[in-house]
Amino acid sequence: MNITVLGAGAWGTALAASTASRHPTMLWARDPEQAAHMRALRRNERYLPEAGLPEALQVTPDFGAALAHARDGLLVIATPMAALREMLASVPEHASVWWLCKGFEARTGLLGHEVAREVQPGARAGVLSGPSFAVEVARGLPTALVAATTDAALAEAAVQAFHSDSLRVYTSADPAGVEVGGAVKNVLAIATGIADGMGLGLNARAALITRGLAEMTRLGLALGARAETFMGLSGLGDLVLTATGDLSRNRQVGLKLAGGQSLSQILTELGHVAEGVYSAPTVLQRAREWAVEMPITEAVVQVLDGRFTARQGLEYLMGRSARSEW
Ligand SMILES: NC(=O)C1=CN([C@@H]2O[C@H](COP(=O)(O)OP(=O)(O)OC[C@H]3O[C@@H](n4cnc5c(N)ncnc54)[C@H](O)[C@@H]3O)[C@@H](O)[C@H]2O)C=CC1
Ligand SMILES: O=C(CO)COP(=O)(O)O
Repeated sequence: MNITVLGAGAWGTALAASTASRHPTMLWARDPEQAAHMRALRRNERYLPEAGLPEALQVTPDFGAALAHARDGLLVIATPMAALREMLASVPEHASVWWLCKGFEARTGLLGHEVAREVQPGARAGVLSGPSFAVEVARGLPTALVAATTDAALAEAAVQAFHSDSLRVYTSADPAGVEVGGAVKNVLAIATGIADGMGLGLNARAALITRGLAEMTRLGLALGARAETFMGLSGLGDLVLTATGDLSRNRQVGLKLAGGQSLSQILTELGHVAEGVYSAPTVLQRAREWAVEMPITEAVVQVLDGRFTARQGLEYLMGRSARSEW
């Protein structure tokens, strides 16, 4: 099966390197200079310097050639969420397309499958998500993902395309739940990063993860997701990974905010997207639309906006009145 990955950041590069050993795979980089470097060095120095690229992986800056390669195969959009709409709009009308982005679209407040419904109603579409640091996938370390779509044949195609000895792909018919999990865990990773950066201890981290999972589940249920999805790979799984693993860019944002760095300085130094920064206000906006209480998200938004210091965020959460757990 031919596969084209659109976007040569850390995750697109790692996934393309993984599929290239089993399927003819092409990786599209929008910057011709970056594509040339990757072809010459067989390495993505800018976004994934830790891993080499397999010889079989083709790299191109030619968008038309990249789309043509996947005419009867799968397209995978591996850009940040902010570019998903533009990418979906430029793929052929009846393409089979997966995306890797995790977040809500900042301008509209939509999830990926809602953007796809607006932009490409004729496409067969799904989201591939779950706990997966790009560098570990690139190193061939064991990883489990979830491929979510309401199109059963497309889910089967994703298993054929992505499942391997080191990458297990589970299927789900709940794209809304999988996308809410992927978006909200990034915001919660910023929260645990802040708490850990402040030295608040392991009890606080566990409290943020479990109460964060409750926030994620409440929002997901309001948006039509299934409760069990949040106990799965894209809910609890990705939340634990990102909230506790120092490879997470979102967690790094939190750690550095607690250390007193400004958000703009942190984002400049990071060199990769930290989706939680852009999704946090949108998560809160959608929660308010549905009268869903999300105090941790609210505190993160206030800290990101500079209206709260990290300590004021803590005081806000600890000062809330006592309530029943459920
Ligand atoms: N890095 C990781 O371990 C994982 C990342 N993700 C998600 O995958 C998405 C991409 O993440 P990364 O690859 O890590 O990001 P990254 O920051 O490493 O790379 C982003 C890539 O997208 C490209 N890009 C940005 N705007 C674009 C546009 N308008 N048009 C075309 N290309 C554009 C950049 O040139 C770059 O190649 C994010 O939504 C992230 O949350 C999901 C799972 C794991
Ligand atoms: O989504 C991820 C792992 O599943 C990567 O998280 P970060 O974007 O926080 O690095």
